[in-house]
Amino acid sequence: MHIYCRIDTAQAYCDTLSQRFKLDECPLDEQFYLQYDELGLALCKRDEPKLTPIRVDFVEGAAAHRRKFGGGKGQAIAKAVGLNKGATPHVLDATAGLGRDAFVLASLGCKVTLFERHPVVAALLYDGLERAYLNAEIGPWMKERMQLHHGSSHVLLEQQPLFEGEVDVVYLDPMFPHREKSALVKKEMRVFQSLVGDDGDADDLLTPALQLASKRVVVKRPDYAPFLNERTPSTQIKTKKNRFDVYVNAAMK
Ligand SMILES: C[S@@+](CC[C@H](N)C(=O)[O-])C[C@H]1O[C@@H](n2cnc3c(N)ncnc32)[C@H](O)[C@@H]1O
Repeated sequence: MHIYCRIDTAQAYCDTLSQRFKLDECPLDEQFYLQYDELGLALCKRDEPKLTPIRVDFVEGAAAHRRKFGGGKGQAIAKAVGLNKGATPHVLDATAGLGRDAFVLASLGCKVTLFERHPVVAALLYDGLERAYLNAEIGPWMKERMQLHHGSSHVLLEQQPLFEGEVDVVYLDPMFPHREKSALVKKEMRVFQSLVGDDGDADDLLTPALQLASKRVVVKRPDYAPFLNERTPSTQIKTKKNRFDVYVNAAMK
């Protein structure tokens, strides 16, 4: 997939992104294309010109709003990883996507290691992180707490040397087919899903995740989805449309 670079001085950076994530070798629906402009890297669709380009922005917009007003450690995701117990665990987000959940956890103090296998998603996330690292307000703690590795968690979860220190929590949020009529599903979500597909191999992540996590594995699911790998969790935290299935290995300290 080609990056259309709209800023002359950024051509070298775009070439680096292409090489790093092997974007030219990424066979995709030709309706998709990548664009680099003054707001960063964005995924666009030729047949949906009105679609807001999909990009990762941790500095402004929805992510910044949630960081400031989202409810802090009272949020369901924070409770699910055990933040309400006073801990700030090292979380391995093995299905990082656009990094939204990881950013919530990092902004609440967790060190978060992110794994993402899709080359285009990983490139969008990398670019969003690089821009955030430069921001005076959030850059210093983001550099310390959020690190991305591009690759499949089916392989990376076995590669201990990648992590500094112990992994307390493995977080999984694989794509699951939407049940609602497509018109009701948020447009951006629908486009993202058509890019990534359904993560039909996600069941196989649970066992290595449980072997790695010293404290717990948290699986985010739509409320209608079955348990991952048909395994009943130790406990559940429910929100309006989702639930967090929590598999406890040991108590949080
Ligand atoms: C639903 S999205 C995750 C959204 C994310 N929680 C967020 O807040 O932005 C699922 C992502 O997991 C990635 N993924 C699925 N299986 C994976 C695996 N085995 N290794 C690495 N990434 C994986 C997909 O490519 C997709 O980008």
